[in-house]
Amino acid sequence: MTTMVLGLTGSIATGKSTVSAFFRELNIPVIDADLVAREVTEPHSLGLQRIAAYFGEKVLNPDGTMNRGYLGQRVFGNPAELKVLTNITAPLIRVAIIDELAAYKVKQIPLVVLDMPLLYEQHYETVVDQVMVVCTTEEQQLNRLMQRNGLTQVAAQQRIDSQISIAEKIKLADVVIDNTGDVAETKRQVVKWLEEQSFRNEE
Ligand SMILES: CC(C)(COP(=O)(O)OP(=O)(O)OC[C@H]1O[C@@H](n2cnc3c(N)ncnc32)[C@H](O)[C@@H]1O)[C@@H](O)C(=O)NCCC(=O)NCCS
Ligand SMILES: Nc1ncnc2c1ncn2[C@@H]1O[C@H](COP(=O)(O)OP(=O)(O)OP(=O)(O)O)[C@@H](O)[C@H]1O
Repeated sequence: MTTMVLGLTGSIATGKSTVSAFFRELNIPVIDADLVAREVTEPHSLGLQRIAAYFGEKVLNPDGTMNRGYLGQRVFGNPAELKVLTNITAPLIRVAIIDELAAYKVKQIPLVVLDMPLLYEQHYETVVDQVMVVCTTEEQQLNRLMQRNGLTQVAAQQRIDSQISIAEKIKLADVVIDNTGDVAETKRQVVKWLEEQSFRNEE
C-alpha cells in the first residue's frame, strides 16, 4: 500500500494545531514541523550552534536551551534576520521530515499528515500528495494570535506578515477547511474530507 501524505497548512494561528488534533484522535500520524524545528535547535545541536554563531550568545539561556522569546522578538520584526534564521533551520528541518516520512512509507501507513506552517514558503508541494489549508478571517487570525501568545497587535501583525497571506494559500490549496465557525463545525469538514478519501487508518 502506498502512503498518502497530506500537507496541513494555513497561516499563523488559523487553526492547524486544532485540525491536526482531530487527525491524532483518529490515530492518523501527524508530523509537526514546529516540533521538528525545536528538535533541530536543541542544546548542543548543529542548528543551535549555527544560530548562536550568527545571533550571538544572547540567544542561549543559562541552561544552554534557545532563548525563544529573545530570538522571536528579534527576527519577526526584521525580515533580513528572519531569513538568516530560516536559512539555518530549513535544511535541517527538511532532512528530519523526509526521514520521518520515509519511515512511515516503509510501514505502509495509509495516511500521514505533515502539519507545517511554512509548507508553501519552503516549497513542500512536491513532498506531499495534497495540501489542506485551514483558514479564518484576517481579523480572527489577529485576535486569536494576540490572545493565545499574549502579543500586542503590532507584534502579532509582524508574525502574520512573515508568511504568505491566507488568501494566497487558499488559491493554492487542494482542500480548504473553514475555521471561522466553532471547532465542531471545523471537525465536521475534516471528517467529511476523510470519508471522501475512502480510507482511515485503523487502530
Ligand atoms: C523564531 C522562534 C525562535 C520563535 O519561537 P516561538 O516559541 O515564539 O514560536 P514557535 O516556534 O512556536 O512558532 C510559532 C509560529 O511562528 C511561525 N514561524 C516560526 N518560524 C518561522 C519562520 N522562520 N518564518 C515565518 N514564520 C515562522 C510559525 O507559524 C509557527 O507556527 C522559532 O519559531 C524558530 O526557531 N523558528 C525557526 C524555525 C522554523 O523555521 N520553524 C518553522 C517550521 S515550519
Ligand atoms: N474554531 C475556533 N474557534 C475559536 N478559537 C479557535 C478555533 N480554532 C482555533 N482556535 C484558537 O485559536 C488559536 C490558534 O489556533 P491553533 O493553535 O490551532 O493555530 P495554528 O494554526 O496551529 O497556529 P500556529 O501557526 O501558531 O502553529 C488557539 O488559541 C486556538 O485555541
